[in-house]
Parts: sequence; C-alpha cells; structure tokens
Amino acid sequence: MMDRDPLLDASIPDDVPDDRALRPQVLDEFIGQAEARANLRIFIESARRRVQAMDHVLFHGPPGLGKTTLAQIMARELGVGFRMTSGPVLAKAGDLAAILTNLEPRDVLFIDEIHRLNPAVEEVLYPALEDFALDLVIGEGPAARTVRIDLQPFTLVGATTRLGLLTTPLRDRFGIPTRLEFYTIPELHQIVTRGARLMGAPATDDGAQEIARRARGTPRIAGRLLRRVVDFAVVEGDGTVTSAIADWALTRLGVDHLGLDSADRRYLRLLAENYGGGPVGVETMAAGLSESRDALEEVIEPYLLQQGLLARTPRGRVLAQKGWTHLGLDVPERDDLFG
Ligand SMILES: Nc1ncnc2c1ncn2[C@@H]1O[C@H](COP(=O)(O)OP(=O)(O)OP(=O)(O)O)[C@@H](O)[C@H]1O
Ligand SMILES: [Mg+2]
Repeated sequence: MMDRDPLLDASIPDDVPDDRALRPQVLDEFIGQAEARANLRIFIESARRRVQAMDHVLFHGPPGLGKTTLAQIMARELGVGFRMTSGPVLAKAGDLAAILTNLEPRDVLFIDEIHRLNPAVEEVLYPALEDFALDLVIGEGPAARTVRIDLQPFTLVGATTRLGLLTTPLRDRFGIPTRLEFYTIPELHQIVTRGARLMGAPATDDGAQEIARRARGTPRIAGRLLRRVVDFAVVEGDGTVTSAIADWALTRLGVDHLGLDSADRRYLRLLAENYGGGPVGVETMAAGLSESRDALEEVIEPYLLQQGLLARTPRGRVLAQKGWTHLGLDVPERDDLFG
C-alpha cells in the first residue's frame, strides 16, 4: 500500500468528540453545496406539508463531503427518526428486513456505502422502495410461497463514493439523486472559521484561509487539519489560529500549499520523471506506485484532476502544466501534450 498520509485521506472517518461537535445540525448551519441544499430544502418542506415520506435520496461523491451529515440533517428537518446502517453490514436479507419492519412512519433510513450491498439484500430493497412492502419467502422447495408484508412509508437515503458500481435498477429507484461537489476555498474558509470558534481557538482570517487552501476541497480534511493546527496554536502560540502557526504546523505535517501529501507528489513525480508527463494508462500508474487502480481513481486522482494538475485523456493520464509547475519542473516542449 502507498504510505498515504491518514491526515489527508478523506475516506477515513473521524470518530472524535470534536468531530461530532463540529457537525452541522440543521440545513441553515450547513455550508456549501448550495444547489443540493436549495433543492433539499424544497423537497423537505413539501414532504412536511403533505405529511408524507420524502422521496428516496441518493448522495454520491468523494468521501468526507457531508453525505452522512446531510442525511442526519434531513431526518431532523423532517422531524422523523433516523436509522443508520451500511452496505457491508447488511450481510443477509433478514438483516435488512428486520430494520425495515421496525421503521416508524416517514423515518429516514440511511444506508452508507450502498454500492456494497449484497445482491440478495438488494432484492429485498426493491419492493420496499417502490411499494413499501416486503416479500417474504416462507418454506422451502415446492412448498415455498411468498407473503407480502406492508411496511411503513419511509425515506431511504443512500450514500456512495462509487456511483458507477450501483446496479441500474437500484439507481433508478432514487427519486432524488444528488451529487456532492468539492467545496470552494471560501466555503472551506467559513467551515474552518466556524469550527475554530466551536473549538474555542479563534482563527484569524489568514489563518482560516491557510487551512482552507490545503483542505483538498473536503470538510472532513479541513476539520482534521484544523484540530492539528489548534494543538500547535495552544501549545506553541497563544491559542489563536494564525496563518503563521497554520503554515508552520501543516508544513511540519507534510501538507503542502495545495494540500498535497507525499503520496500525491509521488504520483505526479512518477508521471513527470518516468513517463515524460504521459499519456500513461491508469494500470501502469497503479503498478508503478504499487497501489490498486481503485485507490488511485477514488482517493488520489479526483483532487489532482479537480486542481487541474492532472488531465484524463482517452490515451491515459497526462500531467497538466500546473502539475509541472507545482513540482518545480519546466514544462517540456511537446505539442502533443496539451493540444
Ligand atoms: N457543510 C459542512 N459544513 C461544516 N462541516 C461539514 C460540512 N459537511 C461536512 N462537514 C464535516 O465534515 C466531516 C465529514 O462529513 P460526513 O461524515 O458527513 O462526510 P461523508 O460525505 O458522509 O463522508 P463518507 O463518504 O466518508 O462517509 C464531518 O466532521 C462533518 O462535520
Ligand atoms: Mg459518511
């Protein structure tokens, strides 16, 4: 495995009290994702006025952007109960059936990593989503028969980092598919400022900016970097998150000005130094870095692409001009590279 810095790996959840304290509780506190938020507000309000279960929602996008947070907010704003589980946890059809039969009317059921549902469990979900019903098979062999049980109407909120791995029938059953995007630096700035205030270590404008710039468009990483910077500010400074403290702490932790860590730089350098900037197939990159293709495509590449350091072409990955510059290398004179 690549020695990926856990500090910058948004796919590792944080389970610390500070993290729970920073989690926005209502839609108004949730920063960013303006379009998704505006739409959800309307769908929630409509479901409330009609006293009906809101339509099923699918959140997809890179890890750490707020899928779980939004699902919890939805339940709170709808004024209903919240049940949470995940694809890999639901091993047998009966596990899901047990949860479904215990839901109260209009509850939100959150299934994280829904692309990892076992097919037998997924089968149970189809009639549940469409007709709020459970088809149970009673008995075995020729004597087996199906009994349909009615369920309370409920809202499924599915979350996935891998939309492409969802089966089409499952995907089609979500009335509200919602893509979450990387956050802008001004949005992350607001998130850091709010977080610092909640942690009792106020951030200056520049201090928040320094962390926001290095948070890879991801609130989970912003929160994590903030916690580390606050440690340094409390012990080495006067408890204020300034840009000097933030820069010093983050540089010490190996996080550069764009938020890249050693694994990202290794990726860019391999592309530049061994392959002249590409194009290189993703399998070749994976082999060169002793990493799985999935890890590259899910964790490393999305941010490099979003930052314009890397480009994806039909012939493979290409190091963009900004990638060369970031490595401190001259852009080679090749017209086939960017043309
Ligand atoms: N808009 C936001 N404003 C402030 N903090 C946020 C926001 N969105 C997410 N966070 C914080 O970021 C962290 C990650 O959020 P969350 O757990 O909801 O991400 P996720 O998308 O469910 O990630 P994963 O895909 O890994 O499950 C949490 O600590 C949460 O408090
Ligand atoms: Mg989550």
